[in-house]
Amino acid sequence: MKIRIFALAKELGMDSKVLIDECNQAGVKLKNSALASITPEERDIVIEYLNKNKQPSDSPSADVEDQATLTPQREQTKLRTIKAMTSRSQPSRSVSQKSVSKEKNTEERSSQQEDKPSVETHETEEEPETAVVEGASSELDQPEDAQARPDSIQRMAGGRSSKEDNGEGDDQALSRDDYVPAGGAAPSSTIREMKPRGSTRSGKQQSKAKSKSALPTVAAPPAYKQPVIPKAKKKEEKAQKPEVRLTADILEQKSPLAAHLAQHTEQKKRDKDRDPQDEDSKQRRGSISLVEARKQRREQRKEGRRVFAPDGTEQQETVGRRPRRTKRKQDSSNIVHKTEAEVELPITVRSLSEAMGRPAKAIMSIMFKEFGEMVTINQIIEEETALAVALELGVDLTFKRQKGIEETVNEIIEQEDASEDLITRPPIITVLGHVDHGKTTLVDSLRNSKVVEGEAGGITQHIAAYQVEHNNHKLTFVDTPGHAAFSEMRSRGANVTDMVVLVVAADDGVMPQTAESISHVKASGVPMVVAMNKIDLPEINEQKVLTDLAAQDVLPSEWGGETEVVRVSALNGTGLDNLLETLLLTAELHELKANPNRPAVGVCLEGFRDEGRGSVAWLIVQKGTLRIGDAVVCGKSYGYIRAMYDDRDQQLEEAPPSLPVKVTGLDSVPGAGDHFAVLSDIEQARELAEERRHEGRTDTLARHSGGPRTLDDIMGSVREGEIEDLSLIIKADTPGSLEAIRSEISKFEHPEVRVKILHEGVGGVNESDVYLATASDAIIIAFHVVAEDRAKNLAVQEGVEIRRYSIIYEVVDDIRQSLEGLLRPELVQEQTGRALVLQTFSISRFGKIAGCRVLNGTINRNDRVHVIRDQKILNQYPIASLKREKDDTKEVREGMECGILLAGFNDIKEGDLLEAFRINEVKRTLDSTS
Ligand SMILES: Nc1nc2c(ncn2[C@@H]2O[C@H](COP(=O)(O)OP(=O)(O)OP(=O)(O)O)[C@@H](O)[C@H]2O)c(=O)[nH]1
Repeated sequence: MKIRIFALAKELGMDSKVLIDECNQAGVKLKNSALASITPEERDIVIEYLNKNKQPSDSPSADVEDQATLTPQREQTKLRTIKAMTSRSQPSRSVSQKSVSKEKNTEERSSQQEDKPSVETHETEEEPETAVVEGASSELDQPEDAQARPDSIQRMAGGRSSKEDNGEGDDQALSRDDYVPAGGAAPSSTIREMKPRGSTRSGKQQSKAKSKSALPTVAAPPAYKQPVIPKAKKKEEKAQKPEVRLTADILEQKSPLAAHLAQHTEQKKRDKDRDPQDEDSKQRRGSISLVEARKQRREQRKEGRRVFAPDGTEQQETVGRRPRRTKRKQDSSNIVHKTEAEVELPITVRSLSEAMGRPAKAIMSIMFKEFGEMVTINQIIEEETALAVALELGVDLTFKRQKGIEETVNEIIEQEDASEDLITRPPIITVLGHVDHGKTTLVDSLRNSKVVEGEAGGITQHIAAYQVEHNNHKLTFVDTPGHAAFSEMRSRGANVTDMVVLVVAADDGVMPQTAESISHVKASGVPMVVAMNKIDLPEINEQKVLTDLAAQDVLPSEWGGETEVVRVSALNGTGLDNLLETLLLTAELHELKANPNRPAVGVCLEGFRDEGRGSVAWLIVQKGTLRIGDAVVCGKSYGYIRAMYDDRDQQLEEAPPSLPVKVTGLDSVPGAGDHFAVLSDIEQARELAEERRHEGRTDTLARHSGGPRTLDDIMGSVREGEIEDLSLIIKADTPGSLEAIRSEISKFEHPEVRVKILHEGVGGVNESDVYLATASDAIIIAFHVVAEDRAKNLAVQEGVEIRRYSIIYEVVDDIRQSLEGLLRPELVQEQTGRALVLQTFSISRFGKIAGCRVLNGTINRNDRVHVIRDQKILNQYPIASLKREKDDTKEVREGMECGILLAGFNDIKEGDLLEAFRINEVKRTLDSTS
């Protein structure tokens, strides 16, 4: 029966592999497998071999030597733990750790074993369980204890004989711990003591137990390396990869940073390659004194500094000192001294300097000397100041203003059309007159509609417009709530009216409002036709009406005047055709034309909010054609024209010139008198409307352009020659006062100026007077009367001056002064000095300079000069530059020499005579006619 090697190994307490080796050495050839089997005979041979070779000797050291020869040195040869062990606790780490040398240890141990063998046996029996655990642990953790082997071999060798001798049975089995590998005990330093947790055994006890061990001395085991168990890594979050995107510039090192880095690296390289002297000095720097360091620096400076050209190449700077920040010298060769310049608003010292080609310093110096103002180069200066400075420097300065949308729109509105584009358009007629004289009834009769019945209280509440047709000609009528509204519209520049129908009730004659209306019409300068209404009434007085009209300086044509008076009955429709005919004739006479083929412009007559349609505006087209979908700005409103209706609420697609239409689509309700214009871009319209809203303006054109409102203004504005008429509205307490004032004023006669009385009346100053004054740039004279509150407020609002007087001579004096102020001052030339040109110098940048001697008087910088050659005056020129030696001067006196540069004249010659003069303005009086 075959015996398996593993069974035999188990029986012998050996490792199967060890047993196989032993078998092979004993001459029993086996496969290197624990499953190999041998015969019982072979087993006996092996056991005999083992017994023979493992015969216990008296000398432990001899045992060790034998053992070393018996088995080759092997690592990690394991022996299985077999039941109870006799000396399993003997291997002591503490002892082995302390071991100095293998032999020494084994000697000690063997001597101890010899001394106290019984104690050891006794102790191991006391702790059988612990020993098993220890053995099991050691099997798992590490190779067999080095000291276990001698014991097991001893027992194995003693095999059966020891059993027989001691009388102990097979239960005294060997343990794995008893095995010592062939190489001997493992180095103590690498063996870890294994003990259960909470073990109460102290190291002392262990060493004590060890000292009692009777183990034989064995050869030192081969070096054993404790296997390093890699520590379980803490679970960390995966590191984020930074997102780095390299641009093409970076890759190509084109970026400024890359360039800088490249330069820096290059410089570093150079520094490295620098001559060793530098390095020495660097090393020495720490130790040298400050004085020495300064000396070195100076020397280095003398030698020259290393500088880098923009391309990165090194250059040797020849200048010893670090260049100081010097003031940038202007390249004077580029400066052109102009005599005429244009500067954009707002003006700064810099922009003025650049525009005139003069140094900013010169401007600042003039500002300081002339105005006592210290200004900086970027400071904004006023137009007047700039003009004064320019005058001082001999420059004719003009201002360039930037165009805003407002100006662009105004240009569109005011744009004149070519005569060939113009076609005849219907006249726009405004109906004026005293209350209840029948204006609305007349318009109503003309358009055959009963508008009158719908009015609240029978009084016209708002402006509305209608178009009527007569003999294939269209006429547009605008019904106004009165002449004040008419003037108000006019004062806002919304003068849409081509002619006026003045309604005078034949039974009533000219009433105060009729007179006011006449004044307004006269002031507006539009033609007027009188409709003598209510001729159907029995108690009418036509002659009285004509007389009243004549008294108002409205002379009827039947009395040889220019005003047509047409008799009508608005109620019955009598004379209406005649009236329409007269109006058409008048329109024809005035050739009313417009270009329909252009973006529409016109005026808003009225605006209101309709519940269904939103904001609705009554617009009247003056030029062009308004179409649905047009982008419109109207005052502060804007929008696309969504729908269009005529006066009968009929939808329209387009509105030609003079057609009044109701439109929808504007974002808000525009005001009466607001101009509208069609723009190509709704954004432009929106921008302009919002700009107006922001600035609180309605429409620049809607406001009057700002003529003089006060007598002082008139006097101030005289020099510009804008006004030649002094418009007055005179209100007095009595007709006598009016008469007296009129008589005094009429005495002022002058071919250049005159007094124009727009309106005169008895009573306080009312709103109508203010509107008239606003529309006509007139002054209101209130003699012994006051202004109504509303009129006073309106006057303040509109900037109209109401002058109150109680003495008639004061009125006359003020009017005289104002008239004299209107007279343009007389310009008188005053000769200041004469200079002879001795020599001329041509300087390319400036021109020809005349070197002169002043013969008499003085030559001033601001003078103009007559150039006289061969006793003939060539022309007159302003002085561009006046110098004494090399310095600019304001004045050169008789006998002195100077350099004169004339603006606009470069042909000065030696021998020319320069006659300097200044122009003085002499105020004129009404008595002077020159
Ligand atoms: N007999 C007669 N009465 C007329 C005539 N025209 C108007 N009336 C009447 O005069 C009154 C006033 O007429 P309106 O047309 O309202 O007068 P208005 O000038 O428009 O008045 P306001 O709107 O307040 O400015 C009405 O009662 C009309 O009927 C006319 O030709 N003959």
